[in-house]
Amino acid sequence: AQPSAAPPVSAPLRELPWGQLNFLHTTDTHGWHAGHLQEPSFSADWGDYISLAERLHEKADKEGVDLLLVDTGDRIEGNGLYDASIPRGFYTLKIFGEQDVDVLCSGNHELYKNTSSENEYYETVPDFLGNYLASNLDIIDPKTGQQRPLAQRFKKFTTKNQGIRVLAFGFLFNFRGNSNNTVVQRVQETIKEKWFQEAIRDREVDLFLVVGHVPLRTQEFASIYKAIREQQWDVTIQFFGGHTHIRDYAKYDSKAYGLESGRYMETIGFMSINGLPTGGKSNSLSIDIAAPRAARAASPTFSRRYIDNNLFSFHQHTDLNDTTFPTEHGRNVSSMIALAREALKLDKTYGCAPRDYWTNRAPYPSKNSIFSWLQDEVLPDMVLDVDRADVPRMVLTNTGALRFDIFRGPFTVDTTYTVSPFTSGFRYIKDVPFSIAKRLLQIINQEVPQLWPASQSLAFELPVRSVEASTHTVDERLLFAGGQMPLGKDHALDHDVELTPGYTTTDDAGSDGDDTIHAPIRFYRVPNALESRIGFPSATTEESKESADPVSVDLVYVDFIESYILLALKFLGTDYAERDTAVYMEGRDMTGLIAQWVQEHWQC
Ligand SMILES: Nc1ccn([C@@H]2O[C@H](COP(=O)(O)O)[C@@H](O)[C@H]2O)c(=O)n1
Repeated sequence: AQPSAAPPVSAPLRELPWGQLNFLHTTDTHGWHAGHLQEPSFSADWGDYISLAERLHEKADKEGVDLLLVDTGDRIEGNGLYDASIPRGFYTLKIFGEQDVDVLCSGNHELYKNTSSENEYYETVPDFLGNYLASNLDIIDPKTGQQRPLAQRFKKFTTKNQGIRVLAFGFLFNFRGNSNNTVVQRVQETIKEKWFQEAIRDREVDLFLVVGHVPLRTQEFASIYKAIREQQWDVTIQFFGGHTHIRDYAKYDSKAYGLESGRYMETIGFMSINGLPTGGKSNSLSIDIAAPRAARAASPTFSRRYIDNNLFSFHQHTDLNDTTFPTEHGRNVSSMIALAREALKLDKTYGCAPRDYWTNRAPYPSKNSIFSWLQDEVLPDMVLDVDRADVPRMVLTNTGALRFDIFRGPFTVDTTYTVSPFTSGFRYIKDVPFSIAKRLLQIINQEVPQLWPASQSLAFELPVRSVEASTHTVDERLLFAGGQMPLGKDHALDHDVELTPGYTTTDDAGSDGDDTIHAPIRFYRVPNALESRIGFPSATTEESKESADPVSVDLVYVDFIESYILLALKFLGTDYAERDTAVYMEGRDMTGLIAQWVQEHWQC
């Protein structure tokens, strides 16, 4: 872990359900390769994950079973370790490349900018040559101008110990927000292609492995599942998904399951399958983990675990300790991360937050909502273009622009990027009638279906993030519970200990998936967008409010949502188009505004 990371807290744990074939899964790590320095549950770093993988490989080899590592994309954008370097990703690409990942694919974030998809093409794909899969993703080669697959479309391999023949694909959901140097083919089209149709007819396969930056319960995965099942009704299929930042486990049929392993290096997913045929080895060293061999061939069994990313969990799952757990390689990568964080001055403090501000753990609006803070304090203080200073303005931003919580205490360079990693600037349309402008937010948040045909839905690009509505209310006493607690199997099962708050996931296999037994946390949904009204004439009474409304306003918005703003304006019967828009506050972006606001308002 990083030197300044919060030490992990002991907690009752569920064991890893080892099988014949085992997987470790990361997804949507978004540059959090240093781990969460302020959160004990997630404070392990990528170096610790390397040690974990190496220790579990040792165990797998000893027992003659297999272990594969999978990553399903969105490795970038969302943390100073990635976003603060020039060029972006200067350190994280190398840090990520230290892990021995068997199958990986791209997420949508790798494709927002030409530079980031070129990083994939020139660095990550070669680093993981043969393992990086791009089943429905092409790039325009910067040198030749030719469109070509970002990486190979699929791969076939045989596992080392068990001899399981695996055929793997790597997909991205039907993403449309990519820059102009990549081409994402709709999954439903890709599966009609000759290469795919031939691949799924291969009879020499024991397991289809579909990794994707795709949520588990989507048309994309449903189409791939159906296409494979049409050709092979009983071959086992294992999906690994991502994008929605949740822990999830889906059953498609008795031989097809999917796992999604959260976000931001909070979760290492563990998945195991027993009862797979081992066609790649005639006299395979088949370990009978759970069932007699004959029965295994007929019906595989599946298990999953969501490991909290901290050293307490890692030590327990490897039966090792502080001294025996870390490998030399793991330690070296932790040092690489520490040096990178130092070079980037990520711990430099801009100010100190007086309390916690939550993205989804407080209702919006409320005093603990990060969105209320942005709307009521930051934007009104900061959004002003000197050339338009006297004009009242309405500022709209997508809530997705703010990515993570602020914890009470030091607000650092790193925090700036965990909260607001994007480089989007502001644009505006001048002198929009207030009668029109005031209706926009409602339209964007209600997603009027006629306005957003399926392919253009905001829900697609601006999903409700990271939220699985919970019916539980968190016990406030437990919110900051820390310190040691008694540990033991009996305690764990009886819940006879004070539990730390954390993920309490319910999925298709029930509610015993999390490795750490936690007290539940309540998550709240937030709207797609919010609005600040700034420089409006002040009204003294309720009655005078309406007459004080301005006739027209400058309609200011973060540039990421321009196309939605223009669509919504069309829906309202206007004919505003791109030609009517212009830059507002040249050279400024949300990240910079937040950093400046914190420096000016939150002294330590
Ligand atoms: N320049 C950008 C890019 C993305 N966003 C927000 O992020 C969302 C996508 O992130 P996922 O981790 O969910 O893939 C996107 O829907 C936007 O909300 C942004 O604000 N600016």
